[in-house]
Amino acid sequence: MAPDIITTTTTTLTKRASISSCAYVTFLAGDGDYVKGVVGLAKGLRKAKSKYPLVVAILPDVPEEHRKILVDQGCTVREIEPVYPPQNQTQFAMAYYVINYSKLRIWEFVEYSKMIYLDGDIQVFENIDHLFDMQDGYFYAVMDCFCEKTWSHTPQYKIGYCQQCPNKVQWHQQLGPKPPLYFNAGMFVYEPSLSVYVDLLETLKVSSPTPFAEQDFLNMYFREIYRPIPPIYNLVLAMLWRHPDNIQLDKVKVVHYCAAGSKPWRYTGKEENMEREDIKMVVKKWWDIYKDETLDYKNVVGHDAVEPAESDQVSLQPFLAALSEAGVVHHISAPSAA
Ligand SMILES: O=c1ccn([C@@H]2O[C@H](COP(=O)(O)OP(=O)(O)O[C@H]3O[C@H](CO)[C@H](O)[C@H](O)[C@H]3O)[C@@H](O)[C@H]2O)c(=O)[nH]1
Ligand SMILES: O[C@H]1[C@H](O)[C@@H](O)[C@H](O)[C@@H](O)[C@H]1O
Ligand SMILES: [Mn+2]
Repeated sequence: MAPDIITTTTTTLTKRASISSCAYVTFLAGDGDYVKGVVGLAKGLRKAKSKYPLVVAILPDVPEEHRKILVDQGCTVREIEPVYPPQNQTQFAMAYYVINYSKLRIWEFVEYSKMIYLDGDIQVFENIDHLFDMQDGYFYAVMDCFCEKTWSHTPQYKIGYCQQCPNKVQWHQQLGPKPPLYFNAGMFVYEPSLSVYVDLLETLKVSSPTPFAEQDFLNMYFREIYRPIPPIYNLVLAMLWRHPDNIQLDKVKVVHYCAAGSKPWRYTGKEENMEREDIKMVVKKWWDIYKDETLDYKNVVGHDAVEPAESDQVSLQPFLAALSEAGVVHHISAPSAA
């Protein structure tokens, strides 16, 4: 009898410990309007009944007023120091993205054992807490698309090759070996670690900045342990017109408003593709959450509505099985490579 009681207690404690050591994390820089994105995200996670907190890693230039808005929305605000790529080389990175190297600081958040990073221009429409249950030792993210003009500097774009439909235009062997799978770094599942953190920063010192800044860097650094997850976990909006056959919009849980002109808080509908009905619909869905006062932290504190609805408790099994069948995830149940 006694050993059973001990076992039960230990299991309960272990479960609780693992719940409290997971969190979502986003990044905020400057005094501009990205704070709206983060507020929207905090409310979206609440609407999806996520069990885990949202940590906001902020640069020192985020004004006091914006920090307060985030705290009032229930966010855990953590100031981080900026990270700059090696001096004199910054001209090789797109100026707009240089600031994103600072995202590497989130590996320092070791009070959490596992985190899901989400850009501030992302919205979570359905519960994705189950992603924390994926096997440790890997870096999980959604494969990017190479078809937009932002990719025009690359050989992929020049020959019309995209990993989303690798058979449409075959990779040209004259260009060298086929590039490894490349993820969009607006969303990823990772494990904070001080040794990885130190190594990331050391490696950065001897790396050249590249156009997609930390996104290229993370792709290079984690290429051996990268495992793709389905596009429903980070819908890069250009997929809707570049690869419509790969997307079932009604299944999408996470939308990334990264296409030019698609940030909901700046949306005018005038830029290319922005007049599409599906775009108007996802922009409206973002606004519906942002404006919904019932989702403000002050209006939900005290209500213990943190358990995900049963319908949200999606089993990973079907999609892991499908992926494995498609040959995308081979190592999901293999021992950790780390
Ligand atoms: O002035 C800014 C600019 C950016 N951000 C933060 O940085 C994130 C990344 O910027 P964008 O979302 O505008 O960038 P994209 O989605 O177009 O870029 C993609 O490529 C980038 C390359 O640096 C990053 O990897 C980014 O995470 C990835 O989604 C934002 O979401 C936001 O969280 C700010 O807070 N303030
Ligand atoms: O980081 C970039 C950025 O988000 C672009 O807007 C998008 O076209 C790319 O696919 C992505 O890699
Ligand atoms: Mn983004």
